Amino acid sequence: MTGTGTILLGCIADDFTGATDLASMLVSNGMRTIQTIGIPASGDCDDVDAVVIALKTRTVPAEKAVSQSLEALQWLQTFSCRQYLFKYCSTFDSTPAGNIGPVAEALGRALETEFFIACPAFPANGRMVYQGHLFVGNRLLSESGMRNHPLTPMRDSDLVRVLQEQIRRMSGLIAHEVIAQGSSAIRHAIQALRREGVTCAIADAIDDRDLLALGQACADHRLITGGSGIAMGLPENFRQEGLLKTTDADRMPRVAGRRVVLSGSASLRTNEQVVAWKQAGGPAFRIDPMQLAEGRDNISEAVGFALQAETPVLIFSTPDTSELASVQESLGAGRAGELVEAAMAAIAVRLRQNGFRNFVVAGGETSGAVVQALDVRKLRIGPCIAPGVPLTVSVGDDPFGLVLKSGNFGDVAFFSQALEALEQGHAA
Ligand SMILES: Nc1ncnc2c1ncn2[C@@H]1O[C@H](COP(=O)(O)OP(=O)(O)OP(=O)(O)O)[C@@H](O)[C@H]1O
Ligand SMILES: O=C(O)[C@@H](O)C(=O)CO
Repeated sequence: MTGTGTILLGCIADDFTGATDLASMLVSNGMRTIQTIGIPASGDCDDVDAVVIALKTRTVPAEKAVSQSLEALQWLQTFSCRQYLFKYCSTFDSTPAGNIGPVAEALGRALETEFFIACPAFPANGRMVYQGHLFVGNRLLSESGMRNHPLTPMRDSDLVRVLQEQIRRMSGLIAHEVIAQGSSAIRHAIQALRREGVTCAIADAIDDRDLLALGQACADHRLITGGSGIAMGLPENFRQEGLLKTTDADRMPRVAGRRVVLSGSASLRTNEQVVAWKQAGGPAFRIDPMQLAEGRDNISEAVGFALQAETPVLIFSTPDTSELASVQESLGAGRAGELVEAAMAAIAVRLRQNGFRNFVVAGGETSGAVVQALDVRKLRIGPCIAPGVPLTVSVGDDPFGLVLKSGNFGDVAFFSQALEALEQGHAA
């Protein structure tokens, strides 16, 4: 297949809201960006500077993650991208089997590049890398909530060691003393590492200045890997070459129609957002997986609740920690998750049939389920509402306004901020 249009930066993300996070970073820095849900069937990418392909490869077996990522790369290569980026989580979510290392290595091989950096830092959301160790806020990764993640428990904060366990190449470190000296020092350090046989290096970054210096230093790298933060400095490289001319990359139409918040996220931060919404008197309906399992029609009840309300409502399943443990013990984590995801997807479809066109969705898996049910294939990315969470509009004849939030992103008042942004067609 040969694509039409040109793409400067071709990106592959290992999960859904992670892709939106990256796309938002690119748009905020002046690149017109489309996010696709999976590998697109069509080959047109006109009026776009960057494409982010959202895969769901974070926790699938490593061989599957590698083959899907290579397929995504092949699609992007039809547009002869200048540079490629592999986006993973800012908390480096992975197991010793992968998938960050194996996918990055496979992409590197396919692109015939001998070296890549790995940098998950995203200081705006409290993810910093120092001496190769990842911090979440003021805690080491291994002492953060990620320690007990059900699928990818992160119990070692030393990313050089974590990465080395996943790859065949030799991993190294570009330490903060070098990063702080700027891009030319970083380039020299990379050359020195390469002479020692190091083929991929964790890069320290504790603030945006570090990320900008890294971006500049990696202008000629075929492949870059990291969280969305690592993309911060890349648009400027294209601008310097005269390849980026747009000044309104985040221009976005407003979508008319009713609004709703759907929260199937089980994250701590989403919990706080649900509490804040209710404390502020926002109308809320709770979806209960135990009731769903007993066959109660929570779906019609939630839809009825939303239809009768005069203002946007929150429909949530977000449990507190003890509720989650007890539901998962009764139903199993997989079944509980499936029930809730299917319910949220069905509610979105029923609301669409009743004039709802704007959806705020909390949770990566939940967002995937809702977007799939609404048959959304591509998103145009607009202005940023909170770090990592942009306003988006689906591409197609019957567009939806969508805000897709990773569990731990956004401040406590996020739901009202997102609804307001959908109403205005731009972020406050
Ligand atoms: N009350 C509940 N009981 C059990 N499982 C639930 C409940 N509410 C939601 N879930 C499930 O928990 C999972 C939450 O994952 P999801 O990715 O949507 O959000 P998240 O936990 O915030 O993660 P992320 O940080 O990736 O966004 C989903 O599978 C969802 O269906
Ligand atoms: O990098 C992050 O933290 C997010 O974009 C993400 O990937 C959450 O799943």
